[in-house]
Amino acid sequence: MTYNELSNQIFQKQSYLCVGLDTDPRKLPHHLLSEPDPVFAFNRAIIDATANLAVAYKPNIAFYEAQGPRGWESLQKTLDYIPADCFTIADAKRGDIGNTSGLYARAFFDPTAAGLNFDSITVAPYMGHDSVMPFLDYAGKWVILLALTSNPGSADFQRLATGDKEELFEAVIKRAHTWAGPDRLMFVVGATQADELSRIRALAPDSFLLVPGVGAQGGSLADVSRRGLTAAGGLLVNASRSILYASNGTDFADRAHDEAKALQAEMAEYLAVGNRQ
Ligand SMILES: O=c1ccn([C@@H]2O[C@H](COP(=O)(O)O)[C@@H](O)[C@H]2O)c(=O)[nH]1
Repeated sequence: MTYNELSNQIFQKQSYLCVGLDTDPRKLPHHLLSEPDPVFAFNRAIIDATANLAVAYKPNIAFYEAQGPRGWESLQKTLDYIPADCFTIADAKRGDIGNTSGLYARAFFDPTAAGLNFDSITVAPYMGHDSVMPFLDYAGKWVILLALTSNPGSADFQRLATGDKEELFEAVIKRAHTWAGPDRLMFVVGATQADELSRIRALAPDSFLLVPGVGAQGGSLADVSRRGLTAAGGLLVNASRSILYASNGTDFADRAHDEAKALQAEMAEYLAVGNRQ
């Protein structure tokens, strides 16, 4: 999906919601456990309930890897089920020396070589340009680089001073701009870091930002939207647990719909105002 196609989806659906498919088999509603593939049955119901409200889906790969070969099968079926008008994110946080990154890229971007066919992957920037470029070698695919993450430990390294009034996450954003433009590169910024969004927008005015951390982690959609929205939309705000596990009964998909609808309705208001600090 291109930059303009993603932006158009946001304005058509009046939403910049990304539904995180962090599907934990231990949290599935009991009645799904007799399904041949309970994880896929759950994801299919969540996708059916939210597809008109979301512009992106983000399976967190850990939840599937932890299930062994069955997990990869559930992931493949889920990816195939996501509607074509939705952007797909492999939240895998990969990155290694070049030849290894090349194989990670193949695993997530190249269905002709037994890989999956995601639109994008999250990548850790710590190993530098040669760990990131192999992902960018895949035309039309996106890299989403960790910049300022939502967790408390983000301060340990990401906020270290790297220059006069510059912190490491800012150096990452500046350097990454020399690798690819906003049409191929996004940044992860936690919703819990909304105070820093104005600074980040100054460095990356046109980039899409993937913003996890509303819902279960307590980030504010209002603050993120006020500081992060751009004329193209420019945000993908992720919620996982607050949508997936809104209920663990037979009504789980309806409750997931309600949670997603509440976020989408709020997003539509912010898009209408179009405000940005
Ligand atoms: O900084 C980051 C980067 C990634 N994540 C991931 O997003 C979801 C958030 O899940 P919630 O249940 O909505 O809290 C999850 O997959 C994380 O691994 C993040 O939270 N923060």
